[in-house]
Amino acid sequence: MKKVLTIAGSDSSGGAGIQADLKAFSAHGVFGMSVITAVTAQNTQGVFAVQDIDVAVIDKQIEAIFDDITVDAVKIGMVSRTETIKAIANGLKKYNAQNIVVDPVMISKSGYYLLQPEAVEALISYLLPLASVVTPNIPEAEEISGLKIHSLKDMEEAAKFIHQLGPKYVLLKGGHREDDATDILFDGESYQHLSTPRIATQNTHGTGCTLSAAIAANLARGYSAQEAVSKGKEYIHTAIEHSFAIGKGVGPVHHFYNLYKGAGMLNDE
Ligand SMILES: Nc1ncnc2c1ncn2[C@@H]1O[C@H](COP(=O)(O)OP(=O)(O)OP(=O)(O)O)[C@@H](O)[C@H]1O
Ligand SMILES: Cc1ncc(CO)c(N)n1
Repeated sequence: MKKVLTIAGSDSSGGAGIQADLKAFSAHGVFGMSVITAVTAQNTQGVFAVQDIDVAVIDKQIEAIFDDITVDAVKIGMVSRTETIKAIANGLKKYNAQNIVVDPVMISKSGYYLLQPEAVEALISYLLPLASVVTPNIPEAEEISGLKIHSLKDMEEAAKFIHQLGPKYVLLKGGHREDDATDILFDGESYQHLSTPRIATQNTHGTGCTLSAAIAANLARGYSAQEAVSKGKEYIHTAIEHSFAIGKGVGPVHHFYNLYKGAGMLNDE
């Protein structure tokens, strides 16, 4: 079985972060492992507190995994602060980790800073060069590139800018625009538009985490970056189609729709 690591923050409500990643890994038939960078107290309505994990403990989690187990792909999500970013970059370089997907998580849907503003530079200089695929949403791409994004053409320009910062592929996600959910994949030469109709739902908690975890799982399974991304896009689309309301706010996507469909359970939730 392929083994995939998520390096990310914990979401107590289970819709995003480490919890989303492990669910996506299971649904892809890969073995999920985790390095927890921060613990958040959050739910469908917002983020209420964050406790960063000591850098020494982050180092030890990375060491414990890589000293013992072969890691086929790594997904990086919430990294919180500069020291954490440096520890992750050093650890991944030390063990020559491959198939790294960086989701440059910055601000939660509810507006909470999951990456300290002063750590954006460190994310750019330490993590982007290690990435096989980086998956910014529109506000993150604007922050990284300094460009304003309105149109698909603007997305292409920003993807091109981000590509020269070092990642092999840039997947700029269009979830924050208004029409179809169009993401743009740039490999340094050509742009591929991946488009699905927009689903009318407010339950999109953890969409970005889920997509990047699915891409990492697909890379571990041996798919090319292009295939890993287009399969990931199909996965997130169906997971949003089957998303559901828990709590009073933005509900989570559904990772196990295939299993439930097979068992005739989708309507019993
Ligand atoms: N309502 C929707 N219908 C269909 N696809 C969507 C919808 N919202 C987002 N997507 C898709 O979901 C994926 C994640 O995109 P999005 O831009 O929402 O990520 P994100 O903002 O990083 O998510 P998060 O808030 O979890 O950080 C993309 O492929 C995007 O096109
Ligand atoms: C822990 C965590 N990571 C990522 C996100 C994505 O927005 C979130 N809400 N929480």
